[in-house]
Amino acid sequence: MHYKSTRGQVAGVGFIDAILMGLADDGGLLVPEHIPQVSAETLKNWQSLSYAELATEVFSLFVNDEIPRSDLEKLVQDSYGTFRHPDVTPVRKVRDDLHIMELFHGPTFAFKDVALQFLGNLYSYVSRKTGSVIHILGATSGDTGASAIEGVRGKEGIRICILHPHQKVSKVQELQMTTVDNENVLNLAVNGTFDDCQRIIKELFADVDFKHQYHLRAINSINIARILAQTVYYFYAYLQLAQQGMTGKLNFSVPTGNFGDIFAGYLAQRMGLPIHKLILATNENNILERFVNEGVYQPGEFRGTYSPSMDIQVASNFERYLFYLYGENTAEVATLMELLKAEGKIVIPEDKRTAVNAEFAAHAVENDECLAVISKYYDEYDYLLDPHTACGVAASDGLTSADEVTVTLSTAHPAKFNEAIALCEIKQTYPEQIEALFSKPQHQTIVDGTNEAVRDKLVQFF
Ligand SMILES: N[C@@H](CCOP(=O)(O)O)C(=O)O
Repeated sequence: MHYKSTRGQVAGVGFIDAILMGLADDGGLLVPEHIPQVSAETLKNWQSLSYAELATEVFSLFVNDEIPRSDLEKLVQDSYGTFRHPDVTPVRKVRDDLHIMELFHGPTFAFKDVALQFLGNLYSYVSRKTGSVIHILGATSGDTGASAIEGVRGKEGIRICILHPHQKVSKVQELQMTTVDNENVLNLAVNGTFDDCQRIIKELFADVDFKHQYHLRAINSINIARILAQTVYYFYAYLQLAQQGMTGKLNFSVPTGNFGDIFAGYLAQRMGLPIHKLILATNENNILERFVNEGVYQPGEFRGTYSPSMDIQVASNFERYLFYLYGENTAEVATLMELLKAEGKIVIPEDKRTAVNAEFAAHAVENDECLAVISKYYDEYDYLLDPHTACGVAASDGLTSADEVTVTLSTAHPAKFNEAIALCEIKQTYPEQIEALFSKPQHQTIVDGTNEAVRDKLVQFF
């Protein structure tokens, strides 16, 4: 399998080089040169596989022979052996029409671990095999950072710098990142929003000389490895339900800010997974919901919400979706991205809106609704939702029709977001790993939200 850029100036890139490249060198995002197809028969054969076995099958469609099968199996075993649940991403039935896929059983209690445990091990493997220098640069609104750091802390040959918006992540998210004391980790707390952090790293990656000189590698969902790893749990959820005899229309409801998690579902669907509807849930930072419901992609005002990981205005992976929406026409994608830069918005024509609405439904959840859903599910179903999952459940409740079943992705453990849980007057007990964070010293450097300020710190660190 080879990879090419959504903007058309990069093509024929192998799997390992695609991982190392992260952001495509023409500023676009890498996508597979063709989407591998999974037949109904293959799906049937996959039904009895464990999570790790399934992940190996899915990855092997994208890796080809660049990584020998036995090495791939070991990478996968090592990555998912760190999860606290034997099913890795168990699916729990809450009601006949609602299942919750718990993606938070990894080391940092968020769905990011599913891809970043694997990517951390993959980077180590590539560094050992090819001698490539791995200097990771990432931006986080809270979850990616902790998970990426956990995936590579203390690993030889790897250094990692993560930017997070100062005081705009939850207390536990901040502690998970900043209490790590390995010398290969640097936390920069940026005065600004997540969008500033993401803009800065994208500018630095787009400066190809700087990127090559300092061997910058990506862990955000601009890296295609993130998307590929996240497709696996869509297959796994479907297969678990199919094994229980479910045959009807199956939706997935996905709380999303950067469009990475839901894009992984979209890719799984294009590979042949019978997904009826992808339900997109945002918080009050609703650029993606407005795109689906109004056909206009235009960043709005930043809103602080109870689900800070989704406090995002500019969704990184949106460009990958545009690529498919415009029939893989790279020239049109490049023009649209230029338009976004020049005019601050993209408006899609009627026929494209129809196509979007055939694939996605969307709901934006306001702060009060988020808290109300947490309280309702705690009282009525004895299930404590984190505020991001609550957005997914709110969207699923509003957009699941009578003859459908929806799997809502639970992206994080509620202990990471006690600020919201406490407002619902619910007292939760922290898992011991989280409780332990409160007594550890923190290490972080506060910087201005400018490219230059961050560049200076990187030059000293890498
Ligand atoms: N919600 C994310 C933001 C970064 O998204 P990514 O999927 O591109 O890593 C976070 O928690 O950091």
